[in-house]
Amino acid sequence: MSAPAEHQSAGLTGLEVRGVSVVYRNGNRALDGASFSVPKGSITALVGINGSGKSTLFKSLMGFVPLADGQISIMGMSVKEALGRNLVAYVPQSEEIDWSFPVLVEDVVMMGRYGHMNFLRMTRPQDRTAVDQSLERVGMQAYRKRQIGELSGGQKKRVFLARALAQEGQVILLDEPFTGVDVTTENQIIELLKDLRAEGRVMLVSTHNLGSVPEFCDRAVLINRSVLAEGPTSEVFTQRNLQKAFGGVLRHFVLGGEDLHDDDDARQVTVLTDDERPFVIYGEAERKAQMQVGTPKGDSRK
Ligand SMILES: Nc1ncnc2c1ncn2[C@@H]1O[C@H](COP(=O)(O)OP(=O)(O)OP(=O)(O)O)[C@@H](O)[C@H]1O
Repeated sequence: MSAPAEHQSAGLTGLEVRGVSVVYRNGNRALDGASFSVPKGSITALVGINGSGKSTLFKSLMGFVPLADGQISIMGMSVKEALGRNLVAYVPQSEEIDWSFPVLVEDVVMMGRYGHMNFLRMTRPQDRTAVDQSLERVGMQAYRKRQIGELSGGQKKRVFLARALAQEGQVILLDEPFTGVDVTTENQIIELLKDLRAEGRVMLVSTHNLGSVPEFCDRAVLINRSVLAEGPTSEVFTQRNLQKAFGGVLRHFVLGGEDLHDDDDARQVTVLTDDERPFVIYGEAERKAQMQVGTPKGDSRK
């Protein structure tokens, strides 16, 4: 385990995942020698097909599953130590939550404070202040007395983000934060994540919204059991890499020639999507000239 002095010298690395393998009890090797790093003050997209190991990676960062091999360091500490210091906050996939459980919005956010309380969980003024400020920050103050199950998909996401803020997590893991969320809420969440990045926090965001990634993620990790590519989004998010990560799952449309131009302009529009917001590339074939964020056909979200 790292000594406190080493935390200071850990410098700019937020997450360091080295050769991590996870084998489930049924023998399924969900991660196989995965390695990547995420600097502090950055937003990293975690992108891959269904079953590629994204949730398993989150579980290993949360200490929920044991590593068969490899090491993880979080802000220069072991997973256990980082969790013990409340540094890691998790915003789960909506499907993982039992929405029929009767609990008020403000109580969900207060759960983020549990790690800061003593074992009797008596709330102190600073806990209530943290809850107020977090709800304010995600624009959900007006809903604090509502049952969580009575909110829309986007509002629920914002409440869980508020819980992560109340926890004062320095590393925020977001599992599919845009699924079931309208474009306005998605933009609000992206703005909040950018503010958190400016504060030096680390965010790892799994998403199928390929088109949004270049918009707000400075880095990307493409995964399929092991890491296929990692680094700055501008270098990683290429047609070749995305096809490697998604194989036949990716829908691929190319518009060019007289479908697009009334002269002999050689540039094409390439649209890559795994059915959420598509990733659009405009330029000559095999040469990435310009990347744009596309608008989905009829905004077809899951
Ligand atoms: N508890 C478990 N026991 C055995 N195998 C599991 C378990 N959980 C997940 N797996 C398997 O491990 C692999 C990775 O699953 P994981 O949930 O990490 O994928 P994912 O990338 O998050 O997928 P999705 O995009 O669908 O959420 C899959 O083959 C899955 O079937």
